[in-house]
Amino acid sequence: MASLAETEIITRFQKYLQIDTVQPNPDYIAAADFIISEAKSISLESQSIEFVQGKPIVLLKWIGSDPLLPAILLNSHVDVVPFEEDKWDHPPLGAEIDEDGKIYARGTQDMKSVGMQYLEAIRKLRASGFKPLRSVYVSFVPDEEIGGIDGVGKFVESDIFKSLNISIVLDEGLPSPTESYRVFNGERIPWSLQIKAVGQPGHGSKLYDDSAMENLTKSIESIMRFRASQFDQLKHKECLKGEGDVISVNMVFLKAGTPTPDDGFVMNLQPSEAEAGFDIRVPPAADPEALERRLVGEWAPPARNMSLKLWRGDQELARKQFVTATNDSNPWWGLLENAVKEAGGNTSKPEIFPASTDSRYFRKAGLLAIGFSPISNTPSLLHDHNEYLSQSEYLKGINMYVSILKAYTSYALPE
Ligand SMILES: CSCC[C@H](NC=O)C(=O)O
Ligand SMILES: [Zn+2]
Ligand SMILES: [Zn+2]
Repeated sequence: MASLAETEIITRFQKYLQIDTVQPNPDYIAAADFIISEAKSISLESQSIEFVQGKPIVLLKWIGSDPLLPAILLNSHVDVVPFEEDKWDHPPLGAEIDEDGKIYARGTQDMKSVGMQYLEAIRKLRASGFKPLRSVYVSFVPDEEIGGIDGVGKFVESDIFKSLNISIVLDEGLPSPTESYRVFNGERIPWSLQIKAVGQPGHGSKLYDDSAMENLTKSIESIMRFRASQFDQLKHKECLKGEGDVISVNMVFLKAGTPTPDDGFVMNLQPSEAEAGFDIRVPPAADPEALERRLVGEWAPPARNMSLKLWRGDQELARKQFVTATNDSNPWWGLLENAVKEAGGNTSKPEIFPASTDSRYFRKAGLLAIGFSPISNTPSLLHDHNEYLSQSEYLKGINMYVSILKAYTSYALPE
């Protein structure tokens, strides 16, 4: 039987999940109102900062007894990705709980859980009379799922942010299917590539060189060979590489052909244009310039009548990647591992996050950032159907943050 306090904790989580913060039209105002009222209920000071109108960053403050010591930032994004409602067994904004105690909703893993767990941990610590030495800031940010440019991208550049004197940031990680929590000290940078081939149109029966379809197909074959080589390294675990240590390339759209009014295609006409799109993720250890040369030389060579469009978001991050140290030079790493242990959990070896998070902006700004979502024994369902988190895992995660916050806010030595 859940205690009354536990029921209330779960109800608060459900309320946050039920707020429609789905991209591309997240209700950031409703979410900010909710977060600010939660903050009030635990006597935390709050501030809503709009670098871009309608996209507030909600910043909560728990000031420590030695405010001169560098502070701790607990970051989470408020937006969630869209869903195909008819493919779900429970309404994606319903936060329904099944007979096994699993809470179903978009954001249960990515990452409304983490945002609320930070607050619940602070609520518990305050109720127990705990006083932090270092200050703790909690940020609820917009637009992570669409690149973070109007969110953390602007936040880290601001004077407000610089005045906070933050030394360590905790941000999202990934669920672990095993008992050990996953921890991340870097991430891959997203590249979006579109390639286009042009060629002479012609009769569907004719064999000729240099058609748009032939030119595009040659590129796709080359890209797929590269993909296979990266995937092989991952499968054979050479040098114990994890999924974030190789370059991923996945074709995400194909566009070609001459349409007919009934949604079909003209079958006896070879088209004059053909396009394909790829999601590429580049790990910190990869050489971006070598990959650029490959794009132009092999994947979209002008000599084969190909052109390309490449989107990489932040230009500096596209060229240089930042990784957080996990050795003794970073005291926060060991403190986190120990705090998790003290709360009855354990962490696995540091990994490179295979997708992208706001941590890349914090790392670029020179801060240490650790990716950690306290979710173990759970399949990773980020961006998937039927995303869920069990009540017990959620409650356990709060205790992890209680332990981490105790250790972090009491750490007295200057870094
Ligand atoms: C273009 S940045 C996209 C950020 C997104 N983040 C998490 O899923 C991702 O696709 O990794
Ligand atoms: Zn996320
Ligand atoms: Zn996501």
